[in-house]
Amino acid sequence: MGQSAGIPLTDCYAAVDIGASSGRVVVGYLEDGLIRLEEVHRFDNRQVRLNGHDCWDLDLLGTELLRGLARCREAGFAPKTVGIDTWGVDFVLLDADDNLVGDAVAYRDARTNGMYEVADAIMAPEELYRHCGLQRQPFNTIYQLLALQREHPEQLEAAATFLMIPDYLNFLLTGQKAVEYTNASTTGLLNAETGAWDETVMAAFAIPRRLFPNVTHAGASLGPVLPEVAEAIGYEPRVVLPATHDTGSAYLAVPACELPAVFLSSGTWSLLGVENRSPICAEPAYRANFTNEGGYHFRYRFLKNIMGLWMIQSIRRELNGIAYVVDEKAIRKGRLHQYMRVEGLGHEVDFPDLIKAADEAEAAGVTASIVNVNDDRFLAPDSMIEEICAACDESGQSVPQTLGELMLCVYESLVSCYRDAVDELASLAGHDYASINIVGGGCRDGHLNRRTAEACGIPVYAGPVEGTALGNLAVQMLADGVFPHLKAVRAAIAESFEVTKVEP
Ligand SMILES: C[C@H](O)[C@H](O)[C@@H](O)C(=O)CO
Repeated sequence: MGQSAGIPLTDCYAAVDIGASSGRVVVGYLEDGLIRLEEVHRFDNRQVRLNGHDCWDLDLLGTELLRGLARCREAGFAPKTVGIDTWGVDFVLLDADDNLVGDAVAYRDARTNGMYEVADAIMAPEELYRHCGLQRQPFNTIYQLLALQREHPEQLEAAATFLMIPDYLNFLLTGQKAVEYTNASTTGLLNAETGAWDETVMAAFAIPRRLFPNVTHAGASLGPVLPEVAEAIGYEPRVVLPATHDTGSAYLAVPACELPAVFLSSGTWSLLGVENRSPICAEPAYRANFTNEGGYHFRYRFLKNIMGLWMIQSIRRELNGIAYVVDEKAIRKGRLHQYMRVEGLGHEVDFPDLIKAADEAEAAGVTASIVNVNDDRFLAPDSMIEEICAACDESGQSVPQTLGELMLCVYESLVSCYRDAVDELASLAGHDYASINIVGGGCRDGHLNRRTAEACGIPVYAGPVEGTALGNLAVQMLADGVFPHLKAVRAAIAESFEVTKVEP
């Protein structure tokens, strides 16, 4: 739609939305009061094995970022502003000359094994939670930094600046170094109440405060892209900070039908929770292991990170013999899983094939075994299929023998975790919830939507699919004065996109 007599549409915005498995560039604009989206670029993200660790491929990310922004122009758009969001917790270090120090180690890498013990000897986890309000997960930035202190203290010595992944991509575009608040809140180093770096925590863990630029907020402009970037992409947008943590962007796009609503951002992770106006760092929230991630304009996402579609994505990759980490010599190398080979498909196993297998097993009356999807054993197993089967075996349940039984086990395990999390939310809040609002790619999974509604006993509202990119665009539009406040953007999102109701 962007082109009109060869003149690009400039009243538009570009969201660069990069997840652990794929990235996309989506242009958004307003037409007759409705928000329109056009995806102009998509690429597969990947990890590479470097210096003994699973790392993000920063060259790939930088190349695809520029390629995606150039594609906007080719599609007839010259966005006014660009915003980047990615997954949380991961970071890079730059030296005094702004060169990278070390690699961008990815959060599923095993380097944080044993770091709970190291951290707990310094500060009790409940005390850390009182400061930062973050769900305890092995990959939280604080544990990654402790691992780095032990393995490569010289890198911390040599470093001058800590930037998270979207901050680093913003730096490549503009030369500006800023750490954005929503993603910074996934580090375990930010004080949940004040929203500033927690110097008590940093001092206790000997993490040098000097590395951390002061926190900048969503909506701020980092200025125009560098001249060489403008030349490469064919226009000169400004870079505006969205909620750079993808979950922060996704929650902004939730239309919140039937209040009080539970939000679920469904992708590689299932991020299930509610939006609050203040953090909850008290004992019951700590015990239930809920997180208080920082949101747009001092909102807090009180949520639980649930293993999510990662398990299904891993099964699919494994069945197709696709490596997750790119390195011929890596131990964790994808292979065609003979045991559950899907015969006669004539194409690679795709998500609809997996959903169909689950549907058929359900129709055949299979009783699903249930595993704890949040067990760390499922974070980065050599074989997801074997790990699930082993967990069933160890807990004395029947071990899945067919793909259908395996898929039914994953679905049943996921939705029982959703149900527990919704129950915990209700008991912490002292009231029930009326609906679950699912955004993100996972809301296309009809099997999961139906089982979620059944397990939780409340309606599911599924959509919009492009939650994260939409939330990213929402902040850019707010920053440009297209909408007066978040409530107005959410109303426009509800008007513009299809949301499907699934009754329990
Ligand atoms: C590490 C996870 O990716 C992070 O906690 C999660 O919130 C996310 O970013 C999902 O994409």
